[in-house]
Amino acid sequence: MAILAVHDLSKGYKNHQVLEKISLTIDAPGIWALVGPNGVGKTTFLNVITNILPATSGTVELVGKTNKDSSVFKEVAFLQDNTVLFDYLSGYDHLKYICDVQKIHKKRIKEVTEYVGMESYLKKTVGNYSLGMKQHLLLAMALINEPKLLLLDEPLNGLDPTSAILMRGILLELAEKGATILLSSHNLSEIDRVTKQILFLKDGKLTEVDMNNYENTYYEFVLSNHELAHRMLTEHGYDVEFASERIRIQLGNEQLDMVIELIKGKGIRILDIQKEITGSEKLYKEIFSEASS
Ligand SMILES: Nc1ncnc2c1ncn2[C@@H]1O[C@H](COP(=O)(O)OP(=O)(O)OP(=O)(O)O)[C@@H](O)[C@H]1O
Repeated sequence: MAILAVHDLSKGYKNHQVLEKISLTIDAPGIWALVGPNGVGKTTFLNVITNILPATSGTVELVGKTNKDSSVFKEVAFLQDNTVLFDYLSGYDHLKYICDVQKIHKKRIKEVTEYVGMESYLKKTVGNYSLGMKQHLLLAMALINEPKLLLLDEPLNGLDPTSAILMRGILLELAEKGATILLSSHNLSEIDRVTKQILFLKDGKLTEVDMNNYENTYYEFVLSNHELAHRMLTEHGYDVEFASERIRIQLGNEQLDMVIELIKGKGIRILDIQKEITGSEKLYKEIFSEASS
């Protein structure tokens, strides 16, 4: 049974086609990131998956059942943007409402609010919440039914670094415990920290990429003599670039020791070495360069 199975899914608004015959199957725990520029259709995709918006054509199964069967939401949660919150209700009221409707034991309110760290403002009305506090409440609402499939639209929106780190820890822990998570985000460095599985949305189509196949590791060396090191390493067949006051080489971990030996062998002092792994940002720029130009 696939956790998420999308077949030939299309969606348009009037004359504007946003999703074109998208198919996608996810049948394992883990985290998948949905990535693309503003207005490309990420929210539309998540809304259609969850049947908040009707598809123009195609089918969606969530945890083995059609998305038209509302009982799937006992096992599936969707974190939408904060416009779904009511300013005049407290965080507690929102969570209690979900417990009442889904017949979830009230003890989950205490558990989940401790887990996301929002006990101190649980009883305040949402109209007095900051953006980050609203995001914590939305996360608590999404987690209260201990979902197998968690769909998150921009979960990092408005989070300060401490909250973003907390969110990252929560997502990794949930995936580790067996949840499947699909999240949309513009924060590529944060995405690189939680997953290698990226779904790029462009021109209505999804492309699934395993970032393990795209990452490159570069080492930057600050040396006592860059010209000499550049010449010598080039002669040894390495592809060496000059960066400002340093040289930059793409290397596997196993080649690093050899390069250090060669540099030291020429009597050149190594003042600093920095490792840099290129992540999804580089690929994003390649895929969307036409769109952003
Ligand atoms: N209700 C609607 N009626 C008409 N067009 C819409 C509607 N909702 C979205 N659109 C259009 O559909 C396209 C996709 O919008 P969507 O909100 O899904 O993109 P997104 O990738 O989530 O964007 P962002 O990253 O800015 O949140 C946009 O061009 C948007 O203007």
